Amino acid sequence: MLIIEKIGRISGTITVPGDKSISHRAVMLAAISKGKTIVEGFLQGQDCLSTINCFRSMGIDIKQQGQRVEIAGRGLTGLQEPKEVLDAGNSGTTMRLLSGILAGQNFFSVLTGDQSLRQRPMARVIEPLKQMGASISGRQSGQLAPLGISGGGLQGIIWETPVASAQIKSAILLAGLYASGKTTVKEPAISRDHTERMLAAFGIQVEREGTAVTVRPGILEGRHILVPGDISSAAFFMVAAAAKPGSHLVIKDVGLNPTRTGIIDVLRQMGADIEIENLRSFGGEEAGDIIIRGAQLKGIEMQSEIVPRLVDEIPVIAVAAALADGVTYIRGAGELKVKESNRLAVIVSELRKMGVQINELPDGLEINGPNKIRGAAINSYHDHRIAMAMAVCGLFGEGKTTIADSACIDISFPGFGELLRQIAR
Ligand SMILES: O=C(O)C1=C[C@@H](OP(=O)(O)O)[C@@H](O)[C@H](O)C1
Ligand SMILES: C=C(OP(=O)(O)O)C(=O)O
Repeated sequence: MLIIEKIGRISGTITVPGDKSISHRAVMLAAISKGKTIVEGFLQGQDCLSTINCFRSMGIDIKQQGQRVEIAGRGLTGLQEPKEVLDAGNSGTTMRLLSGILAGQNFFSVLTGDQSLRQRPMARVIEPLKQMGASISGRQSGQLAPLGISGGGLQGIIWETPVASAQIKSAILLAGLYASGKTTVKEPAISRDHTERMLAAFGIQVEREGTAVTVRPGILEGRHILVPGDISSAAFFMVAAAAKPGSHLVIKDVGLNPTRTGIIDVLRQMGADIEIENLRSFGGEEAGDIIIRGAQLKGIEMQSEIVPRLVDEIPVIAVAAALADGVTYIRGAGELKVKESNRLAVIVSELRKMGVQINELPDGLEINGPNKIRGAAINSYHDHRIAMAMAVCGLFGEGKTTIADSACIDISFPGFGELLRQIAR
């Protein structure tokens, strides 16, 4: 259990663990490329460890020593039929992206996950992969895991997805590596583009036209990958520092890919004092240092178009809104209902326990601030983002806040509690 008490301010210079999305992709692409890949800055979170375990079960030699991972790629067709069920644990990214790769394999595999992941929608990736020629079945007519996949013999498609989702897009593009002809995915707005960037870095031809991306089959070559810090992890400390007057926090080497930086735009719109320094390229991705000084934030109307650029940060943005002066509206966030928990419902129930005036909207939240926060006994619902967002709220509360089942934080951010203690004054 994590116990949080009210603090005076946030101060210090830190780094956060490696980007989760990039770490997953590094292992996946390395496994199906020719030759050795070395990854540095790899996120040792449970989700990314699930990805490593799945590839080990398919015969890939992966040596992991802390943040350094060495993968002996076996080429596009080098994966072996797994003897056991592949377990994606709590990780939607592992299950959906891996489905795309498995759709291209001439063998049978079964993919499962924990109780939360077995409730998350899979038809969104299964449908296009079936249309490409894979045989896939799952519970409830192919909507839920466990999934049974017999792949091979794929043809390229043009797929228009109604949801801006990097997981859907990536699953189809990865299957496209095994398909005849070209494969195009068009989304309503651009979701995080790490797959496209990394495919290009591994030597694959990737074309972008507006919100459409096209890949053609090709050969991937192993390489060296440096993973920047995860902006989604940095976001918890950004909000804590931005909302606490007197704070001064420097977060170094954070990934600043423009498809991920919505949190910076929203906090600035709320009146936060945020500067970026040392902006540079980090192996095909932008990175830099984020400097945050505390201020009184103000409520805003967050436009739905920005949601794909900050989808995992909405729980902690709700905390910023609870502390801000005035009303905040968050819209276009219906996807939060199908994450590790129903994040809209859970944010409302847990923030209310801490005295926050908050209502659930059909696809978002309405938060009235500023609120006098009180410590409370919080349930994380085994959702790492909820656990960490509520811990940040606890820093502003009178009395003690306890986060039950806080071990789930290790899913994306091992060491969160320790780092928080280091910068809390
Ligand atoms: O592709 C990825 O690495 C991710 C995509 C997002 O999910 P969706 O694609 O479902 O929006 C995000 O919520 C998740 O944490 C990571
Ligand atoms: C939604 C998330 O991850 P995933 O979909 O990979 O489980 C997350 O990390 O907030």
